Amino acid sequence: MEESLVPLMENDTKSSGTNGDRVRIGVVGTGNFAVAFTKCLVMAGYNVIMGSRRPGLRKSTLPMTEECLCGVELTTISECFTNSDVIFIAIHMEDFQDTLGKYQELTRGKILVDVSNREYRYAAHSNAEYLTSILPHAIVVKAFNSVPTQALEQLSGMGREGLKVLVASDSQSGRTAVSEIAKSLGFLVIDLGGLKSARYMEEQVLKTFTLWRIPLFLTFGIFNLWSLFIVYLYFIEKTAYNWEQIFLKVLNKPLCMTAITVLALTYLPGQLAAVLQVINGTKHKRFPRVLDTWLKSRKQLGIISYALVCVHVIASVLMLSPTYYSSWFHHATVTLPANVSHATLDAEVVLPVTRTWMTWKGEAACLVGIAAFLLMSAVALTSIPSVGESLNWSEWTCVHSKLSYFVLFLSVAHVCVMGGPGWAKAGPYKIWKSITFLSSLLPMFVLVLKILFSLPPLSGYLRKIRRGWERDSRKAQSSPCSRNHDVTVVDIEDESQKEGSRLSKLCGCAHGKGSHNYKGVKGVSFANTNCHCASERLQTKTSMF
Ligand SMILES: NC(=O)C1=CN([C@@H]2O[C@H](COP(=O)(O)OP(=O)(O)OC[C@H]3O[C@@H](n4cnc5c(N)ncnc54)[C@H](OP(=O)(O)O)[C@@H]3O)[C@@H](O)[C@H]2O)C=CC1
Ligand SMILES: [Fe+3]
Repeated sequence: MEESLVPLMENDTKSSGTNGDRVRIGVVGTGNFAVAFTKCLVMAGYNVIMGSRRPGLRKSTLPMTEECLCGVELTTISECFTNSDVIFIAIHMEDFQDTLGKYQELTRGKILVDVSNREYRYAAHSNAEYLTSILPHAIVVKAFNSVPTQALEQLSGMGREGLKVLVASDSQSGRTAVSEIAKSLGFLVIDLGGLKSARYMEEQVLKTFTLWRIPLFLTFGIFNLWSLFIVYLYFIEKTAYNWEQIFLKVLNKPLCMTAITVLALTYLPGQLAAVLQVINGTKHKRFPRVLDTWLKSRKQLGIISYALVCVHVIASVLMLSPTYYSSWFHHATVTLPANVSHATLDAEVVLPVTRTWMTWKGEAACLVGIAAFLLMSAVALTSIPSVGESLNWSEWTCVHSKLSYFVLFLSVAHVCVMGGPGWAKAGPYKIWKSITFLSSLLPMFVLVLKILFSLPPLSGYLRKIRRGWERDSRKAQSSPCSRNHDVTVVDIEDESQKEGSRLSKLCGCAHGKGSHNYKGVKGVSFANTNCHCASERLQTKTSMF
């Protein structure tokens, strides 16, 4: 039998700032998630009741001294169900049947929020659907399963900025009630519609670094290819370096070549998308799968490139001396007195120390490199949600569309200043062995495409297409927005709150304005998205990070 209701602080159940207007919230379970979540709710002014199998025992083990739990009632699970409107089930899925199976009647009409995750990736049904089968009269909502306890422990709510809570339920009123609670705790809510979406929500939590895998493997591959080329060139063909220099001087070369190649690959898919849109004469045709994945990986590629650039900058600064960068410095000449003979030299001669300064090439390469690094840091900084939020839409577009291409331009300029003077001397055959020339080819190609699409008439034509115009007008009539209805929820996962607000401002679908279902800054609903806007964003926005 369950023990009776035990207030955590017997004589102080009203002093916690409880709010009579708000729904009474129950939390079943007294584990890590339950405690952190309860504290969060109390801080937001909710009246909370915790339900435990053994409330008497838990009273002595819970951190009662922590003021955030003052006034929280610790009671039996049945009391918790009876006295609450919305109940969060913070127990493991494996215990659902044993612990909750007997409360079918008590939970009739109650909103139960399933926060659980599972350990295995593939399952025929979600935990939330399983809970529905155990408690069929309850309104089951899936939410908060992707929120780690650490985020909940940020009691001020500051650390939760931009954190998303996905919500799914077959009941609209259930989704609304839980969404309101999540918003009041400072989360961005994304409404995923019916309870079937819980399968996706539970799967997503189990995926680790999925968005990073392809960009990381790609970078690794590129780095290896450049490294092999460098080893062949400087150790086999030329024997220009000593093996002792492999860790800094030699490694710095493929590092910098990989950084600029990955930076170019960050922008290339945006330009390829533009090429396809111009060829197709419409933006409503889906891109090939590879390009779609590539577009979604731009942020990761940008961050990887920035990380490589940081390492390159540190390594270069460490080696910045005439010994390592001989072509960046004027040669020092030491004139020996005429009376110094070989015999004297063999004995002992103290040579005067001669100072030398940088050549124009060294100074220019440093200046352009510093500018590129600083601006790239600025672009990277705006990818942090809290910084990005401080920019309005046009500022954000300026940084991620114009400034980031300028960074690519400066990076190419940095390489050209270093290698350019040698290219002319190298001739048509040897130039293909110049690492500066080879590594600037792809970035140059991307810049040429960018310039082409920025010049009229191509820029005007592309803008028209991106605003919904179609070359084949018959196609336009027979292609309502629904052609792109398969906007995947995967798309949502790596987008920040900024994206939500941006999408709501962006929606300019030529043939379906009324059907947009973006709910503004604090809540974005993709449940009934009848618009191509998400794919439009992928196709047109070239956000680097
Ligand atoms: N920890 C995290 O960061 C996150 C956890 N979650 C989910 O929240 C749920 C709770 O996680 P967490 O708090 O970490 O887990 P814990 O193991 O810390 O707590 C589980 C709680 O379940 C209760 N319980 C009810 N029935 C049983 C039973 N038969 N056997 C054992 N315990 C039972 C216990 O409370 P009592 O003994 O008082 O009844 C216990 O405190 C899980 O489903 C998890 O997937 C979701 C997101 C993040
Ligand atoms: Fe450099």
